[in-house]
Amino acid sequence: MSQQHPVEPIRRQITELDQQLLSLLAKRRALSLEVAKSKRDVVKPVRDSQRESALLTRLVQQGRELGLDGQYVSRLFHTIIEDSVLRQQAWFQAQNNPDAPPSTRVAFLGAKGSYSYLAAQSYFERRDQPLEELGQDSFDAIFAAVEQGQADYGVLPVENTSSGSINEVFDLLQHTALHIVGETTESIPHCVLMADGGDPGQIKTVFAHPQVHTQCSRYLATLDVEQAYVASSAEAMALAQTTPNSVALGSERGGALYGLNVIQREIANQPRNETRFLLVARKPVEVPPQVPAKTTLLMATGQQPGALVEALGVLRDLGINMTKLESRPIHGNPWEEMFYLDVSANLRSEAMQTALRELTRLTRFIKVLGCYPCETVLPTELDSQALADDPRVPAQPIQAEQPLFSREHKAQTQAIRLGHQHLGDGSFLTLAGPGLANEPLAQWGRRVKEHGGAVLWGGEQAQSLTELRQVGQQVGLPVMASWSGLTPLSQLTADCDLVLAADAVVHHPDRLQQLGQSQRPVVLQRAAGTSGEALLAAAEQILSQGNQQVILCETGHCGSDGIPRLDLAMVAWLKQRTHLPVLVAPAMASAPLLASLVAAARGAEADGVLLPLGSEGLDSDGFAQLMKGLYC
Ligand SMILES: C=C(O[C@@H]1C=C(C(=O)O)C=C[C@H]1O)C(=O)O
Repeated sequence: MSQQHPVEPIRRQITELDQQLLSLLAKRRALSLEVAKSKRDVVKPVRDSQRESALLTRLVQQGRELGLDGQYVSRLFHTIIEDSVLRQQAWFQAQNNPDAPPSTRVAFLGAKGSYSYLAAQSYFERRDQPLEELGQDSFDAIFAAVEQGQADYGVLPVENTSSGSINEVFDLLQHTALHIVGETTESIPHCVLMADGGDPGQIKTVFAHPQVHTQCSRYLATLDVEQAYVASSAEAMALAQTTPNSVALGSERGGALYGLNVIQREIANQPRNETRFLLVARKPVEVPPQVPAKTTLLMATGQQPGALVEALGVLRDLGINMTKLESRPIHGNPWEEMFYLDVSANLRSEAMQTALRELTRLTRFIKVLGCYPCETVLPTELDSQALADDPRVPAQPIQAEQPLFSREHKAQTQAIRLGHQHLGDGSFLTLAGPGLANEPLAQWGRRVKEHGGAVLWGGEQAQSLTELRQVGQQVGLPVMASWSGLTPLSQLTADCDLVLAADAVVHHPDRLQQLGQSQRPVVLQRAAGTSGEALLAAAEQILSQGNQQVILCETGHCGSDGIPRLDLAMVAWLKQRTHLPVLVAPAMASAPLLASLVAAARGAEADGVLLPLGSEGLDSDGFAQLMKGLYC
């Protein structure tokens, strides 16, 4: 009997684990659809970046504890989350368009295995719709098949990250009565594919679609072989299967359908080679408010100078973001141009309706080609600190000629990202909340957000940290909790975006070291009794451990006469000495006096203010007024 190779039992274990991973992924996918259903009555986008960011941060940390590196974990989960978001969007879209074509006859370029075929597969797989494949031999034929009712959808490539726009498709869109109903962006990993038994040293012909040739031009320039242009990647693969000493350029997935093997990978000029495809149909679709929408417009402006700028100014004034602008000649009118615009807006939105009214006034021709769900899911960014190497390995303290906090070390004020805003970039931010006071967090969270605050501030008690995170996610604000050193720091950083280190921490080297090794921005408070030099020395300890996100906070106090004191000279001195952003936390005072103190802090070039709210701070009217004075 032949002996079992020692690799076999190990491989069996791997196979079993892979099986478990797959069933867990399927379970996760089903749950994500349940989440979508629970969002049905909430008119908020499906995508929740705060939740994703908290999730990824935690996974990266937990992964590290298991020996997995941060980049690996975040890449893996981006793929999982992308699938989850796109499936949720597809579910909403189907709910909103119950009379979409029941069958899915799809016209695309080429045959099975072409990139358009693979794009159609991913698009309809997300919708659990089986495909009836209608491969066509030209873009014209795709339009005709859908217009004449032989197909329900057409799949059309419109732009590629290496070769740019596909003009022929834009020109056909000018004359069609079809509507754009969807988009999908697919990664196009070009490979060299060869039939079984072929000799890579004997290649005489390379078959490829002209677009693929363009996208791989640098690699092709290194080969001394005949380059044959064919109508689609599928045709290239079919030819490579039957022509001796030939190869095709195409995807590994497509090649597998033709029994071709990969002999070279990653041959595209651009490492991120992606193509955006549009889906066209006879009837337009509605995009529900939970799904991010794109609208594509076709327009011709007048010939007078500035006509296009004037038209685009309409979008700017209405805060509508344009993601693409393409111009194409108008056939029959030499030197006149038709413009294609993609904007991130739902056609039904008030802003878009106003824009259309304005644009009809300013253009010679305007047509909505379609409004459809945006299916680009950019990865949620974790800051580099969160992805940095294993924080458990004690870092070598960083040494520099000048103190790390000093302006000699770094002239520009350090900008620190807090959600969508930056502290230290010249703006004046408000961090506010009930802090340690026992107050209804959700209500205060909404008020802080509504009045333009940058961060919600809550307590340290373990039971409220989860609530603080949840409220932050609901209202869309980063959250900060006070830390005196009693709660383990990791417990706090698992839920909070920032740590507010109480003045006492300044005098505890071990706590400063922990803050230095954490990857969260730290607000370091100075109260009376701690000198400015001691505060800077404490900041230096945090910085030298690797955490460059240190914010100083000058804290006021109430004098024995009941009058609040605030050391603005200290603020000015700190601003001169250090590039670290400086906050001011005035002691509690009546609302009008507090407003004057905040104005004075701003005058002293502080970067922001920390305000207590609720029973130990401002009431909601006082806060509203103060914020109005600051930002309106
Ligand atoms: C599943 C959700 O929807 C989206 C998908 C997420 C995921 O797959 O983990 C996370 C946040 C949302 O962007 C959710 O809101 O929890």
